[in-house]
Amino acid sequence: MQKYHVCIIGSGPSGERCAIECGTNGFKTLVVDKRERKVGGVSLHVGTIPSKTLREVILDITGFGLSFYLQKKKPEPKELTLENLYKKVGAIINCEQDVLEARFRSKNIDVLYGEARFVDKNTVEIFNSERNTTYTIKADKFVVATGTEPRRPLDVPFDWEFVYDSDFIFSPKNKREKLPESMIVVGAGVIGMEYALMFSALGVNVSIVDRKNTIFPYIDNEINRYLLDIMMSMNINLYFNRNYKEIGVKEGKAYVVTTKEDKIEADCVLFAQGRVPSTKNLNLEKTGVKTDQRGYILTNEHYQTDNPNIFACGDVIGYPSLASTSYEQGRVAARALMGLPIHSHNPHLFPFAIYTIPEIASVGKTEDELIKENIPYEKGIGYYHDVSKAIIKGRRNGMLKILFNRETWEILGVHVIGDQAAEIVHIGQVALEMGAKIDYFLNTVFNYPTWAEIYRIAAFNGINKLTCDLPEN
Ligand SMILES: Cc1cc2nc3c(=O)[nH]c(=O)nc-3n(C[C@H](O)[C@H](O)[C@H](O)COP(=O)(O)OP(=O)(O)OC[C@H]3O[C@@H](n4cnc5c(N)ncnc54)[C@H](O)[C@@H]3O)c2cc1C
Ligand SMILES: NC(=O)c1ccc[n+]([C@@H]2O[C@H](COP(=O)([O-])OP(=O)(O)OC[C@H]3O[C@@H](n4cnc5c(N)ncnc54)[C@H](O)[C@@H]3O)[C@@H](O)[C@H]2O)c1
Repeated sequence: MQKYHVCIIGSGPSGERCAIECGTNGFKTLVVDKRERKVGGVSLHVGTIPSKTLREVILDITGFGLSFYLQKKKPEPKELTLENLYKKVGAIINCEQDVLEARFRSKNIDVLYGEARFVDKNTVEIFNSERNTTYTIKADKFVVATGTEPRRPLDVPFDWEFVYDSDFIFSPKNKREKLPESMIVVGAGVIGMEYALMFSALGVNVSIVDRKNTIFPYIDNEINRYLLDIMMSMNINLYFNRNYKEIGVKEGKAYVVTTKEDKIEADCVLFAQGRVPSTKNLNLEKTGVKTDQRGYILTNEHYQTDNPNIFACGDVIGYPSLASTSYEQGRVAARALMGLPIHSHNPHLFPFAIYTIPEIASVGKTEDELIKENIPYEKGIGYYHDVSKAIIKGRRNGMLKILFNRETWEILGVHVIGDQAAEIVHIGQVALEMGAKIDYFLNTVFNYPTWAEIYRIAAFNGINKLTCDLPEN
């Protein structure tokens, strides 16, 4: 039996960052993952990295969204095969996997493959099915970083040929050989929408079914409307305000019957109605670790559970369930368990990026929140078609909106849709963190031509709407 200072279950972003922090500080660290001989978690193998790589490849091959004079020629059929797409995505995953393994080696972090479950508060058993071997490990501290898995209701006939979830849409287990010509996406959350737009950009006829009546309820209304207009121009069929009643396969076609009795037929269905925490086989009941009703682990602000020697971080603790925030949670958990000081900038202020086509990014308050909180605000809007960089790049679809306090001029929120939105939003994030006022963007020199110019355009637009001068302080 081996003994470690810390055993981390799960090697996704939170487990990885936690392990590196522990290894760097000389802790004898073990990382366990049940994915066959693969570190990196959902994020690297079926989530963030494959989906974002695929998106880049699609944009690259098709030139989708480029102005007409830059539009690439219609892709050759040989470029647009599933095999070709897998190959390109697979190469990136392998490259990232190598980087991660080297990082672990450099910090003397051990890795063990197999499914972990607690035997008691200080011991886990790890079952490796390939070798049919069980390892027993003791550690002073444990970190549960097991993430989530797709929600798979029993009435959905997943077969990985006609009916998929996001884990299998781009995996070698996908039994389909040819790209589909049509697809129904059930669930218009982040995953459903990102894939819907990618497939639509590939020329697939996409239909989307969701119980909501808006795309992203937590994203600024105007940004949602902008995306909706683009989706209309792409001929995406929206079936909102309804759920699925039946999903099935008949005569070589998949179909969905909705609760409003629409009958939609397509080559395949992507089911994306959320994910569930990977906690059910961990034997948490033997540890004193508490979960909420849905199985998400409950922790304090340093990611310590009800058992002081067991920490939990990443998607397994629920909102916000992002790779970006999971990395930071892993770092904080590691420092907390080692008893080291924790320095964090405003942990509640983090950006969102949704990689639809075009992408959306957001930081700070939305208009709806400001109205609810009775904060007097004004908005400044800049459009990509007025920005030299966007014109040069041929990416003229997009807008940036700055919300600021009408009385103090303090910046309150930044919302962007368009090419590079996920990067552009970071300028607004820094301004928000530093308590900057809207006139900062008028009185500061940025490089030209760059995407940053849009902040100046939006700031002018906002300030021109005001009748009063900048307050004294
Ligand atoms: C399709 C998709 C796209 C996404 N895109 C983005 C994006 O663009 N940006 C972003 O910020 N986030 C994105 N996310 C979310 C992001 O992937 C997650 O927030 C992130 O992966 C969570 O990291 P984690 O540390 O919780 O571990 P995860 O990445 O969830 O990994 C957990 C690991 O634990 C292992 N495990 C589970 N149970 C056990 C056990 N009992 N024993 C051993 N090992 C176990 C699993 O095999 C897995 O490898 C996306 C997610 C998906 C599904
Ligand atoms: N760019 C990114 O940061 C990114 C990209 C992809 C995924 N993710 C993360 O992955 C997680 C999972 O994404 P997701 O899209 O699967 O989940 P989600 O919660 O974003 O969306 C699920 C969708 O399914 C619908 N739904 C859920 N349960 C339902 C039910 N019982 N009946 C009818 N409709 C139902 C919801 O209305 C929602 O539209 C998210 O938390 C997200 O943070 C992030």
